[in-house]
Amino acid sequence: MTDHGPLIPRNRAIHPEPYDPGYKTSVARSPFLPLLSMESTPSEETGPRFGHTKLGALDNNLILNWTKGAAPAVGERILVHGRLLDEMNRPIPNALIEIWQANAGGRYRHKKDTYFAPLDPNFGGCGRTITDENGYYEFLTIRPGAYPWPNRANDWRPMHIHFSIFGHSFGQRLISQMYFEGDPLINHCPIAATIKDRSQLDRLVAPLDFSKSRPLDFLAYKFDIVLRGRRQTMFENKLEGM
Ligand SMILES: O=C(O)c1ccc(O)c(O)c1
Repeated sequence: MTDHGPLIPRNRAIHPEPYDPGYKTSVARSPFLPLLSMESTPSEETGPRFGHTKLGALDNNLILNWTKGAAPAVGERILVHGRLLDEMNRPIPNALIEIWQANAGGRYRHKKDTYFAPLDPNFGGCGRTITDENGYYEFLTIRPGAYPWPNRANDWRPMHIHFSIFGHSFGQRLISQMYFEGDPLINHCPIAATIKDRSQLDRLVAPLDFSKSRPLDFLAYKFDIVLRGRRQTMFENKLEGM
């Protein structure tokens, strides 16, 4: 087994607080009592391990995976790519990255999403991949639409993609959201605003990356993710992935 050194626990002092009254559903969801910290055991520090054999060829292609290649999703074609790194800037290979997102009109394929935007019959909205030996990952997808949500009178979510990552182990789980460079809604979003340090929020905003865009096909956005350490990627303000 590769020795990754001691597991650095999530530093709760710098991640967004679970309780943030500007984000209304966080109020009922956040704990009333201080959290208890427990020592991790080998089961949190050594697994789970994922093999490439479980993945289908289209699992990281959200444009085609819902129809198994039969018909493409509607929307602006984009590549989202980057590297998964640890606190020493070392690549993290063989890590499972899962994403989920709204369609081009800003609607999720979920029974609770009743927004006016139509469902796209050719778009499911979920994908997964495993990082390669350089910690690299990529997803081909469509740009998700912004959408309104019931919070304050007229709140809109910026375009975003949800990310879940298992690093070397359960103890390095990260759940967060990626935003897009230049989206003016980021500065109005109460969920983005739960991250109080602007430079930390900026790390969730993927820059446009022409070096990876393919002419006459797709634009690319680069999103590097750091698990733990000073430059760690922020969690979203939830309790998942303790
Ligand atoms: O927790 C929520 O209420 C909530 C609402 C809208 C979102 O886009 C989201 O990611 C979470």
